[in-house]
Amino acid sequence: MIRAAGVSVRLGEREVLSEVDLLVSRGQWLAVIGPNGAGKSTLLKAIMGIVGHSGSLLVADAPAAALKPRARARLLAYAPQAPALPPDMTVFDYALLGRTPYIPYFGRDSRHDRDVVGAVLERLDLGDFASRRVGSLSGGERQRVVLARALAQEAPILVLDEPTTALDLGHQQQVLELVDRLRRADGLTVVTTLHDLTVAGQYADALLLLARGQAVAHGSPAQVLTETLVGRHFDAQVKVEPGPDGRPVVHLVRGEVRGERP
Ligand SMILES: Nc1ncnc2c1ncn2[C@@H]1O[C@H](COP(=O)(O)OP(=O)(O)OP(=O)(O)O)[C@@H](O)[C@H]1O
Repeated sequence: MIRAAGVSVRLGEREVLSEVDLLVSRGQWLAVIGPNGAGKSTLLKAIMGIVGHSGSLLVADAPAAALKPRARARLLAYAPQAPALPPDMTVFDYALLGRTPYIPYFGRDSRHDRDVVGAVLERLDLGDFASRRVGSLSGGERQRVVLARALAQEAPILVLDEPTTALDLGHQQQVLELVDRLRRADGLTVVTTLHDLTVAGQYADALLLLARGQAVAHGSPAQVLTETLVGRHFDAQVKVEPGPDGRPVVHLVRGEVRGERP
C-alpha cells in the first residue's frame, strides 16, 4: 500500500529525513516511533504530499507527490498533530468536511454523508457534542473531533500523527481499539506516530524507529523495542519485559539523572 525507497526530506537548510525505506502492506498497522525531532511527523507529511521529498514514495502504486487532492483524499485520511480548527464551526460540520471528496462539485452533502458522520461521532463518544462549537471543546475532545473528520473520510489508509496525546486513558483505549476494529473489519492500512512505546507495541504489527532522520530499526515490536535500541536512541534507561499478551512492555528505570548529584 505504501512503499518508500531512499526517501529524504530537506526543510530549510537541514535534511530532516535521510534515505528512509519503508513497506506497509494493506491491512497493516505501522507505528513510527523515535525521539523528539527524529522526523516522524515529517515522514507522515511526505506520505501525505504536504512536504516534498526525493527518492521514491508510492501510495497504492501511485507517486505520493503526484496525487491530485481529491484522489488523495479518497485514498488517505490524515489527522495532523495540532491542526488549526475553525472555532465557530460546529463539531458536526467540521467532521462533515471529511466527506468533501465524495460531494460533487457545486453539490451538497447527502443523507448518506450525514449518516456516516453521525455514526462516527457516536463511535467516538461525540454524539452529544454534534452542535457544539469546535472552539469550545477541551484538548481531548478536539483531538477526537479531528479523528472523527479523518474517519468520516472512509479512506483505505489512515495516517494519524500522535492521535492519543491529549486523551485520557479510557479515550486512548477507545480510539486505538476503534482504529484496530476498522483495520480488521475493513482492511484499513494504518500509519501512526506514537510516543508511548508500550502502546505502539501493543497495537501496531510493525514499528519503524527513526533517529536523527534515519530509519535505525524496522520490524516487529519485539525486534524494535529492545533495551539496547530504546536505551541508545531515546537516551533513556529502560527495562523491557514481555506483557501478558507476549508483546513488550517498556518501563522507565529510576536512577541517577546524568549531571545530578545524589
Ligand atoms: N520548516 C522547517 N525548517 C527547518 N527544520 C524543520 C522545519 N520543520 C521541522 N523542522 C525540523 O525537522 C526535524 C523533524 O521534525 P518532526 O516534526 O518531523 O519531528 P518529530 O519526530 O515528529 O518530533 P516530535 O516527537 O517532537 O513531534 C526537527 O528537528 C524540526 O525542528
